[in-house]
Amino acid sequence: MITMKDIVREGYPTLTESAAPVEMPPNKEDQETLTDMLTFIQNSQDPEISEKYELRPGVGLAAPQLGLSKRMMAVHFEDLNGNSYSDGYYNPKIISHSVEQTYISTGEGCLSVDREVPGIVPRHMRITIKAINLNGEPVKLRLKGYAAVVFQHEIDHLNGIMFYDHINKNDPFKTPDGAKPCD
Ligand SMILES: O=CN(O)CCNC(=O)c1cccc(Cl)c1Cl
Ligand code: NI
Repeated sequence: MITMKDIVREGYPTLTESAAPVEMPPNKEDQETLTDMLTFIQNSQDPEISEKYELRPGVGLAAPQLGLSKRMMAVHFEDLNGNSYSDGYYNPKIISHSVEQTYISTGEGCLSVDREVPGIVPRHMRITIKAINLNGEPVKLRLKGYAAVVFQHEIDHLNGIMFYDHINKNDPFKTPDGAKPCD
């Protein structure tokens, strides 16, 4: 079972390097890891389990946060329109995105960052992603708003990018022209 001790923090090399594609079809070990990642996120949102194991809540997790430089991520959340997402993904790739941007009005957080980093994180409003899901099926996802933001946060981890890398250094709360909050 993954707990907070398994999550690497700022300064750990996998958080700032580009992760390697996962060999397809996935081997047993990678399948177990991705399944454990999804379970961790679900556990982190469960009042009893998260309290018992002192888990910080999250809506996604990327393998580099476990010190594994592999292009694997998992998400578990419901967006503000009631669409729920709960799956693991191998080798996700953003194949197109909108010019229009969005952001979460309260900013973003990260289990690999043990501090608050205030500021607006501009993201693409819409993205289209191709990936292989936990069951080994090729999927194409068209995401908008909050769901698009979460997936971009995770895919950034696979490219060694942290959410705060997107925050405007001169004016952290500057909203990008024309961008609307997704929450
Ligand atoms: O990489 C994943 N994490 O670090 C898990 C903890 N962060 C979150 O759940 C989180 C919080 C706010 C906004 C976004 Cl977009 C995300 Cl993803
Ligand atoms: Ni993160």
